[in-house]
Amino acid sequence: MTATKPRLLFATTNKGKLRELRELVGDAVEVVSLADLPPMPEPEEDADTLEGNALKKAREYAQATGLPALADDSGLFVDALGGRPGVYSARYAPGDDRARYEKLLAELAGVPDDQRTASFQCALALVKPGGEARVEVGRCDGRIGHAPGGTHGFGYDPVFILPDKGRTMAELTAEEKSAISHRGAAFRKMKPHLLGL
Ligand SMILES: O=c1nc[nH]c2c1ncn2[C@H]1C[C@H](O)[C@@H](COP(=O)(O)OP(=O)(O)OP(=O)(O)O)O1
Ligand SMILES: [Mg+2]
Repeated sequence: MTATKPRLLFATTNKGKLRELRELVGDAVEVVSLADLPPMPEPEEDADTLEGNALKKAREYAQATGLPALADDSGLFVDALGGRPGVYSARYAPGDDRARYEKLLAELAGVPDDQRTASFQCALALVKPGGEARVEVGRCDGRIGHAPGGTHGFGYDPVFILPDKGRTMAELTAEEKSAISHRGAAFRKMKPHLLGL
């Protein structure tokens, strides 16, 4: 006899996030991704906080599908840029991840190492079809390098250096990244609530 696992929609269009969330949740829940469902319009991310956008995405997808939905809104906050690109990290430059981190390196040209501090931040929102909602946040501190390094991960990982490890986030294995990442930290706070679905 196998008990029915709770079904959970990972409400993200980002394949990198989806991969990391799948590994974090393990086999405790049955994961449904947007690719398994008929296409639906992407929520507009017009809140001015990660928490606001994560909640908006989770609410809209839960309402559209009738499934409990977990959404992630995250970004890179660079101190020398007053916290930019922050909530707007996905829209910092048109094109792909590489275009965005290349623009960041160009914007930081000439900024000395001790002023290149930054943090990845993540808000995870869980919304049940009835509307009950929960948000958890996580953060990871580091420094922006001068050139990209590493091939793992996604987004700004190749230019984000972990001072304690002397490596970029893209040089870590998936397991190493999740152990220290903003997403891993938020997920570990959310996990008990996923098991209770
Ligand atoms: O672990 C990370 N490692 C590197 N970069 C990261 C990470 N986490 C977020 N980021 C960057 C990627 C993107 O430029 C922005 C998230 O934008 P965000 O709107 O939350 O995600 P998205 O539009 O790619 O997918 P979706 O909204 O469907 O979940 O921050
Ligand atoms: Mg987005």
